[in-house]
Amino acid sequence: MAVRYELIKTCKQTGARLGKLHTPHGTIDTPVFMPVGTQATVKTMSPEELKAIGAGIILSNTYHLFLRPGHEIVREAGGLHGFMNWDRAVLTDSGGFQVFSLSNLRKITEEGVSFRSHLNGEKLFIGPEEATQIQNALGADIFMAFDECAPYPAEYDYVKQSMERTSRWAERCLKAHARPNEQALFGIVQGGMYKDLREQSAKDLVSMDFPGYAIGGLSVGEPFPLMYEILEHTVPLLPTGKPRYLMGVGSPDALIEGAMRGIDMFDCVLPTRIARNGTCMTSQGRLVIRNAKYARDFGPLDPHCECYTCKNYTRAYIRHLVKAEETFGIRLTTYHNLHFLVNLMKEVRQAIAEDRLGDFRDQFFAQYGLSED
Ligand SMILES: CCOC(=O)Nc1nc2cc3nc(NC)[nH]c3cc2c(=O)[nH]1
Ligand SMILES: [Zn+2]
Repeated sequence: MAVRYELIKTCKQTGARLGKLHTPHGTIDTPVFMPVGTQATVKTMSPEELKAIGAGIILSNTYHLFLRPGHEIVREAGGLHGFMNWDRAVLTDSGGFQVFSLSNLRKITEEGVSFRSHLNGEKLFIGPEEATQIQNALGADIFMAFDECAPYPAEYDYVKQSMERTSRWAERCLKAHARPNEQALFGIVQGGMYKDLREQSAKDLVSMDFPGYAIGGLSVGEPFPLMYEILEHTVPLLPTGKPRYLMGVGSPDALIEGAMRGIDMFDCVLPTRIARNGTCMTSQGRLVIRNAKYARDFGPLDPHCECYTCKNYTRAYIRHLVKAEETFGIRLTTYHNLHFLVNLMKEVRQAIAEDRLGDFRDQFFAQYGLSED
C-alpha cells in the first residue's frame, strides 16, 4: 500500500481527528499544512530550511511541470524527489485547476481539456490518462485524479454535468495508474455548492475505493460560511479510515475551522505568496513589514514565534531588506510564514489530543486580528 492513513483519535469537542499518514517518504502527523512548491521548489526555501520548519510533505504542480521542464526530464532525474533533492513526501495536483485558471482558450470535452500554454501559446491537451501518466513520471507519493473544478458561482446543470464527467475521469485515472503500490491516487470530490451533487460525487468516488479523498471546488471565491456548510455536508460522506484533503486552503482561521470539520490535509500558496510582498502572519494578525512604523522596531516579526527569522532578525532589518528588494528579505518572511502555519497545525494537533480544539479556536481568534495592519 503506497499510502496508509492511521486514525489516532477523534476530538470529543469537535469533529477533528489526529492521524498519521504513512508514505514511502516518511510519516506525516495530521492535520497537516503542506507548503506549495509549484515549479519543484517552495519559492526561496532550500530542502534543509523546509525540514527545519518541520515540513514533512510539499506540493508540486503537474500543469506547470508538464509545460516546463517537461515530465520526462523529471522522470530521468529520478522523479521529483531526485530532481529536487527532497527525501520527504511529495504530493502533485493534477493541474486541472491551473488549466482552468491560468490558460485561456481552453476547451473541455469528454476526452479532456485542450488549452494553450500560458508560456508560449502552444496548443496542448491533457486528459485523465495524460494527467495520470505525467504524475506517474513525476513520481509523487500522492497524486490527484484529473478533475474539473467548477467555477463559482455556477448553474446547477453545469455543475451536475461537470461533476458526472469528473467521476468518469476518475475511473479512467484509476485504469491508467501504472504503480498503485508506490503512488497513491486520490479522488477529488466535486459538486460545487449543491449538496445533492456533492453527495453523488462522494458516492461515485467512494465506490471506486481511493486511498484518500480531496475535496475540490471550494476556496474558489465563495463566502467562508458557505465553504464550511459544504464541508459539513461532504466530510461525513467520506470513509473515516481515509485521509481528507481540502484543496487550496488556506488562511490560519480556515485551517482551524477545516480541521474542526474533519479535514486532515491542507495546501495553500497564501503564506509564500504574501511573504513575497512583505506581509507576515503573526499570532496578532497580519503585519505589513513595509509600514513606516516598523522602521525603528528592533523586535521580532512575532514575539510569540520561535522560528529562525524571529530569533535572529528584527522588523527594522527585514523592512529594510524588503524595501531594498534584497532577496534575503523575502526569504526571511517566507521562512516565518511557513513556520507559522506548520507550527499552527502542531498546536491544533496538540489541542485535538487534549480534546480542546474548540477552546483553542476561541483563544486563537481572540488574539488574531487584534493588530491587523
Ligand atoms: C491544482 C489542481 O489540480 C487538481 O488536482 N484539481 C483541483 N485543484 C484545486 C485547487 C484549488 N485551489 C483552490 N483555492 C486556492 N481551490 C481549488 C480547487 C481545486 C479543485 O477542485 N481541483
Ligand atoms: Zn517567526
